[in-house]
Amino acid sequence: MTLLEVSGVSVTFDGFRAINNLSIAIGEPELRAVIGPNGAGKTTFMDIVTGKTRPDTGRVLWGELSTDLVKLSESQIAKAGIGRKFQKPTVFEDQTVSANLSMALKNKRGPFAVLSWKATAADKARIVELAEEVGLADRLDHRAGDLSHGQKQWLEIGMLLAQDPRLLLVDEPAAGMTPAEREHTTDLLKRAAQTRAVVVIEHDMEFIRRLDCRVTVLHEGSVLAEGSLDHVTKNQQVIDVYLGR
Ligand SMILES: Nc1ncnc2c1ncn2[C@@H]1O[C@H](COP(=O)(O)OP(=O)(O)OP(=O)(O)O)[C@@H](O)[C@H]1O
Repeated sequence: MTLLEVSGVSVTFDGFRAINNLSIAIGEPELRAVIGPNGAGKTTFMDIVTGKTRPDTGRVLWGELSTDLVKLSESQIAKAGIGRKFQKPTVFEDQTVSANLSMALKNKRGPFAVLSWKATAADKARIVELAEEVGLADRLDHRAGDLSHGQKQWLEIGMLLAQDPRLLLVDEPAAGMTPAEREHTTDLLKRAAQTRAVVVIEHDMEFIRRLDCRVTVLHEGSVLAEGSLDHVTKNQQVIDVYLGR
């Protein structure tokens, strides 16, 4: 099933067309990588999906009812089931891993639940499950601030998963990670994408190869090529504008 359908979207910043008649469809479940040269519009694409940037034209259709996200606020879009992981981890450094995950579960219930919230046995089990899912089961009582850069990224992914998004947008997860952390991160994203849509922006080709998924190449705000990594890396235009540089 198509979960997200970006259709004919354009955005102009001060006369510069950053996104140019862009159309992309993402299935559920699906893992998709988005690559392309600097300034191709990758981040702006995510900004449009999350409602941070409003397109000048085009539609962003979501879910069974084909709701146009362009008409919703950022918080309505988040509530509809779209989670976003930015490049820098934003975990609560002074809190434990467990407390961070617990706060993310609370958030899911909305502002009133936060006031009266007590961790039920089910919540505690869910926290352990999330920690296992992202590979931090043996770090539950550690301060988040004491984690490695990669571990903080996993914690934040765990916090996003706590909110059960149908679509998870992830911006350059491999940046600053060790090779072992990268490997763990690809495994984690592949697992997360078994039951939901996950879209990953990344420059690291080795990382993309490990993701082993459909790849969309953006260039000048449009889709230049799409398909398997082998397919798009053979495309002469892709080589000219991105790989060959
Ligand atoms: N708020 C803004 N105001 C003006 N120009 C912008 C704004 N946001 C993005 N741009 C421009 O739009 C183009 C696309 O930017 P975007 O950040 O989406 O590219 P990208 O593919 O994510 O690049 P990178 O790989 O460097 O992160 C760039 O030329 C950028 O300078």
